Amino acid sequence: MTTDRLLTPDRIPEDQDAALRPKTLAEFIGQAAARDNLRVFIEAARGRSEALDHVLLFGPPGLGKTTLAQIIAREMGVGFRATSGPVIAKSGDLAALLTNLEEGDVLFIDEIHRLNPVVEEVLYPAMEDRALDLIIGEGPSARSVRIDLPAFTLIGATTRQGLLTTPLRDRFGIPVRLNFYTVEELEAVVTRAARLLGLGIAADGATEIARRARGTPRVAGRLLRRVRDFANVAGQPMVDARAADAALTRLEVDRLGLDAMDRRYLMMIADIYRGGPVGVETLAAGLSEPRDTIEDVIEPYLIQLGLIARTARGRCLNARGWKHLGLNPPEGAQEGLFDL
Ligand SMILES: Nc1ncnc2c1ncn2[C@@H]1O[C@H](COP(=O)(O)OP(=O)(O)OP(=O)(O)O)[C@@H](O)[C@H]1O
Repeated sequence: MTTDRLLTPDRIPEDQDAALRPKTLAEFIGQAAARDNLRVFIEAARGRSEALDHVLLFGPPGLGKTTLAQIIAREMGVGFRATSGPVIAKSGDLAALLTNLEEGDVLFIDEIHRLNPVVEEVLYPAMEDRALDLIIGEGPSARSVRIDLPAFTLIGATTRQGLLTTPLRDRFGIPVRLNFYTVEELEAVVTRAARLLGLGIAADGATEIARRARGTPRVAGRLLRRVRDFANVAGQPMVDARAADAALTRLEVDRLGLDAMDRRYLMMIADIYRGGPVGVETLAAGLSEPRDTIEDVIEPYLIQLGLIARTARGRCLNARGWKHLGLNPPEGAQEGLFDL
């Protein structure tokens, strides 16, 4: 296991621990605005005995989009089917999924921005009119047949709302943005997960993990598991701040929650491009990482911390970014936006 892998919000099998997933809106920690709005929309739809309007969940990976989609289905008291954009290769695959839905069901499409455009066309009438337009036959004898679908709720998930085509985005009645979690919210996530894992954790231990979890519950859960490994092997019954700090330092997760890849990214802008601006493609090539990983995984958190800025001319290191690297910013380096 590398440290890069430890902090990536990409899903790995141990994250799928169903026991840890909150099952109701009340159990879901943080995202208060999203939660409160969803509670109203769910109650209203249930009151009218209708399917919930289509929901688009967007935000960086690991913030609980899949978890929230499952909760919505459960709170609506309907079935849940999950798939993802790249998996639906042909319109026929989507047609099969849609025709197998029961009245009111939730169809969850993760990475919905990666749908093939031909498949996406099939989705429009399905979302708008709850109908499928199928072409039967070929050439001059081809004809279109319309099949009615049960009332269903499509829940799409994507890392950035802007990745969707406008016609698709416009068909979601309920857009929900998920934001990075605060340290207090992540403390609650860590404490809850520790309780479910049967691990003793002191309040300062939970704070230490929360502070270094990149605002992301999935990362918090993963750090907690690794800290638990160190505590188990050391025979410590209780994880406190010292134990958490020692474990996370060994894993090269620094006090802001940055890992080796984040530091390489910052160092590249500082060292080679004298603080920027530098284009994302250049950084992606230099780091041998796909551009998507840079934009969806690495940068959002560094921007949130005020270490870098995304400008029209490229990425720049803020004064705070220089400081975090232990370097002096050159004259005129951008000021960060947030106080740490
Ligand atoms: N708001 C939350 N409150 C409590 N626990 C949470 C919350 N969000 C996520 N978790 C916990 O974090 C774990 C990892 O999150 P998970 O990987 O399920 O996120 P996700 O829903 O797949 O994220 P996304 O779909 O946004 O990438 C979950 O199993 C759950 O235990």
